[in-house]
Amino acid sequence: MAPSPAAVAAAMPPAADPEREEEAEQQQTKWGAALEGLVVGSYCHDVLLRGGRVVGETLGGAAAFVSNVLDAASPPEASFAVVSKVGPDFAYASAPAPARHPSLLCPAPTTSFHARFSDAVASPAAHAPDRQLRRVHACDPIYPDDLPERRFAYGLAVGVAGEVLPETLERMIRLCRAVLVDAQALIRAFDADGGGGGAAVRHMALEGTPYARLLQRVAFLKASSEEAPYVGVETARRRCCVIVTEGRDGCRLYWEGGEARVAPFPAVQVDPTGAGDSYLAGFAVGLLWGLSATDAALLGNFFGAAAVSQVGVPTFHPKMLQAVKQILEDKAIQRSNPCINGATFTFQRSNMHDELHASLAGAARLMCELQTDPATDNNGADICSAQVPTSPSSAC
Ligand SMILES: Nc1ncnc2c1ncn2[C@@H]1O[C@H](COP(=O)(O)OP(=O)(O)OP(=O)(O)O)[C@@H](O)[C@H]1O
Ligand SMILES: O[C@H]1[C@H](O)[C@@H](O)[C@H](O)[C@@H](O)[C@H]1O
Repeated sequence: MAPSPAAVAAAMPPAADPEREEEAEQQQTKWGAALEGLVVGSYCHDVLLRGGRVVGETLGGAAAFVSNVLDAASPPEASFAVVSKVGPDFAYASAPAPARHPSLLCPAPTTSFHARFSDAVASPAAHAPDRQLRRVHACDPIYPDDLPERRFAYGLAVGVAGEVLPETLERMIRLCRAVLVDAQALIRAFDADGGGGGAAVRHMALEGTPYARLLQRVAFLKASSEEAPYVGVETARRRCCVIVTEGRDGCRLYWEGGEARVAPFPAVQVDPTGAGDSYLAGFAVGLLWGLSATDAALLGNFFGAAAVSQVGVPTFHPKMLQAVKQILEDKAIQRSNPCINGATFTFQRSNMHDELHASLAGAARLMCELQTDPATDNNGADICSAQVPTSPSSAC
């Protein structure tokens, strides 16, 4: 797929100041051809509650969901390192993602969240807030010195509890050719209160945070539709490409001079936790396979749908993964010169976008079938909503 000149967007991240330009040039050679990524954000404990009752206890943290997707679907030549912090109480050290990508151990307890799902019938609005979050423990922040002293092709800033400090994000930007950021790492505030235990999670305006000045050196900023008003899409899109995820409605991309809507995939939702994290990792995977941003967003939607189909960090069926990889092998493009390691990104959809959606929809159907296959143990009911789950045949 050779993008038309009109389809090739401006250099990302923009090298606005000469110092940055010079630095980028010096570093270009050091990045080399290796496709190594850097994931920064801590694993955590998630406790899911409904009607005052614990309905699930799982491994959480965007880094866990992200690692899971990157491990599953990155091209063979790509690898990544994770910088995460947990305490001595961490209960999931032997789960696949933390086992492959261990954390730094701190004396403080592991970050933990209580997610309180409404007992009411789920809202018909696709992007209504689905849960009240409280941060019960916070592990130590991740400091710039915690990051490895080498260059990376790309970085993912995926904090959940304010652990990615502004100076840490700045260091990521220096180390990584392209940085993708989850807005939740930047705009969460934690209001301690006497009752209920822990601190209620709320959002603050990105513009008022020390992260705002770094945006022009970020390649992609992802926000959920709930977070988008705090990000200020119209301002942010002038600095980087902004992606807004819209739950079961898919997502939209906004860049300076253009925007695109990307259609979702069907899913039988059992737990919405980690949809956004898995989306961002799927999107990065799409870029790694050489897709344009709008085409890569299809992979984001695909893995977002996969995440909501299971409780906690999902297990992908090998047949489904094989189908996805085959599609990417067939469709993906300039693997010898992937966009994520180059200086520019193509934003617009390619002429094979619809075909790619159709092929991935086939893999999504396979996922639904495998999920409801009595031979697999993934056929759970929706533990986080009183809504009767959509039947697999009608949802998929
Ligand atoms: N019910 C669903 N059906 C299909 N796809 C979904 C569904 N929910 C989420 N997705 C996919 O996952 C993406 C991210 O979901 P969402 O917008 O809910 O993120 P989020 O609110 O950040 O999630 P979380 O905070 O739970 O990780 C969506 O853009 C969509 O592609
Ligand atoms: O495990 C989850 C997940 O990473 C979500 O994206 C985040 O919003 C929650 O805070 C966390 O508990």
